[in-house]
Amino acid sequence: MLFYVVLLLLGAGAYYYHFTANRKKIIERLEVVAQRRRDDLAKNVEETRRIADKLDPKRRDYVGGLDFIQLQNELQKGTVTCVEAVRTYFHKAILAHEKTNAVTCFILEADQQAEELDEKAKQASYVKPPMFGVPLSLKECLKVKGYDTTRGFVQDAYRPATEDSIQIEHYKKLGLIPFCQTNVPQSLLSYNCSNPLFGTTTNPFDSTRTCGGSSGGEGALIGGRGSIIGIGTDVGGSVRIPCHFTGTAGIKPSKMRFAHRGGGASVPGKPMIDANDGPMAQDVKANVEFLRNVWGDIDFQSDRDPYCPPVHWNESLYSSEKKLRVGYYIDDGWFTPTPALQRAVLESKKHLENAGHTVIPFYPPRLTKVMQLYFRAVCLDGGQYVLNKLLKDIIEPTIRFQVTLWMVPTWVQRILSYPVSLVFPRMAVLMQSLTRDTFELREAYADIEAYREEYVGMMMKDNLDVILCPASVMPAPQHDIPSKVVSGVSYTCLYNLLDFGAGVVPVTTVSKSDEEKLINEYPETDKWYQTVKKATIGAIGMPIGVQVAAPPFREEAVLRTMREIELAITGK
Ligand SMILES: CCCCCCCC/C=C\CCCCCCCC(=O)NCC(=O)O
Repeated sequence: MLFYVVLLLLGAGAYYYHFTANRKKIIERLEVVAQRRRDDLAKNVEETRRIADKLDPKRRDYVGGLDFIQLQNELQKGTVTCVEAVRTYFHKAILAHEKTNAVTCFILEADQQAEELDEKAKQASYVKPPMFGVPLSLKECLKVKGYDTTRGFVQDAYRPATEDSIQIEHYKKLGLIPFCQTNVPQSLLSYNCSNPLFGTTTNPFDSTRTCGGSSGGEGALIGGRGSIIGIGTDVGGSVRIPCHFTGTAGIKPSKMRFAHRGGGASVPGKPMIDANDGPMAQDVKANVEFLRNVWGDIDFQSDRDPYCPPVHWNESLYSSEKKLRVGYYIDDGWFTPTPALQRAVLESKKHLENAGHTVIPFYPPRLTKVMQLYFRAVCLDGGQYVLNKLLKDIIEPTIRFQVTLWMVPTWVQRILSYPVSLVFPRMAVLMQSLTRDTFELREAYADIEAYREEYVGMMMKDNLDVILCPASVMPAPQHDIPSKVVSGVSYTCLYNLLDFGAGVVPVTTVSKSDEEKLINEYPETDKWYQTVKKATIGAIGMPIGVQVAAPPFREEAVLRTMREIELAITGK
């Protein structure tokens, strides 16, 4: 017996030695690659600065002061040139990047593309496309020919995409000029924004706090006024959470409203958790104008990807005079949001009521079950795909906690969940979420289908057009918090599980009285609540958004609601 125990220990020791020695070698090699990539970025920024500086600063200030619609109009009229627009945003993006580390690469050909468009515009026969010359920033994982899509994995540096995805091709056809790529968290499965290749992107309002993720670089850049419009991706909140954290507006459409051919994903092959790309901008107006033009011309995408139905922009749904029926909630029953987030929903409710809409309480059913289904279906292989990639890479310290959870075998998590449930029931829910076998996974898929039916059934019973709710559980926390509170995505991941269109509009900022309420009234019943409370102390002044959601193909109703809230708040 002793012999076998010794043999087992020696075997385990040898395996561990081999594993750590091998990882040490991998990490040493990757550190060289990462350093080279950062050096290249520094040169790329300098080259961009050289191009940006060719534009007269007075002209730059003028162009940089225009909002999306004004810039679009001036480019159409020819009173601003494409070169002026690109050089202005090269300059503004460098400033935002210096503050937040948002950019992973400037697309230098943007300047050339702008010159070519300006040349074309001189021909009398040339018809300008609707977004002629508008500079567009892109989340790093989107496929642009000749550029990396590393998703924060050092192992994927210097492996440029060989083609533009259909969506990028379409944006170029509509006249947009992709001018930079922006940072992401390693793996994209996190709502912070840090990786071992490009480092940490910070919040433009407070560098000790995250800009959110995974489209965090977009949030930091747009919130820091370095881009006028950008594209993110969202499988659990990655467009909406950065918008909420950085005071920007964006929407994740339901999955089928864009073509996905030639695109990428954080974890390919997770059929019941629907992801989509979505615009992010400084205001809702820009999102509307962008989608009106993209969906107005959606045949371009449908013709190239038969899985994208040719569903056009529905102007009558957006511009309808018919008053809306809105269901709202301030607490999903899984994770109570901090006071500022609840106040933002109640203020938005008032704005909508003042505009004549009917706003009634709505209670999303069984969120505890939803969280289990979401984590089971998003990590449908128990996290193995991502873990395999991570183990071949330098692991980002700010997501280490989350990675450790993936490393514990599912059966161990299940056993441990029973004692844990006695002291930390919500954690136990998560520990029972990763799938044990395909039987359980099939059951989860069936449950998601049933939940979708139940949810839309509830909305139909109350004749609801849209849902109004918090965008998250807290304002932007410190960089390491998202990995420690993965369960905090309940407000956004629900709408991926349902495949609804869902957007976030900025509404307010954290006030002193929100902080007092937080200190005196916010729950401390478990570790997650304690962490959120601690992270939110000191967040006075940080932006707060609200979320609006509606069933698939009703994104125009979402945008209408968001726009009405924006109009009531900003008056413009
Ligand atoms: C013992 C607990 C086991 C559960 C471990 C869970 C580990 C975390 C897994 C997933 C986290 C999901 C967070 C989602 C954040 C937003 C991600 C997103 O939208 N990404 C965009 C994209 O993938 O394109």
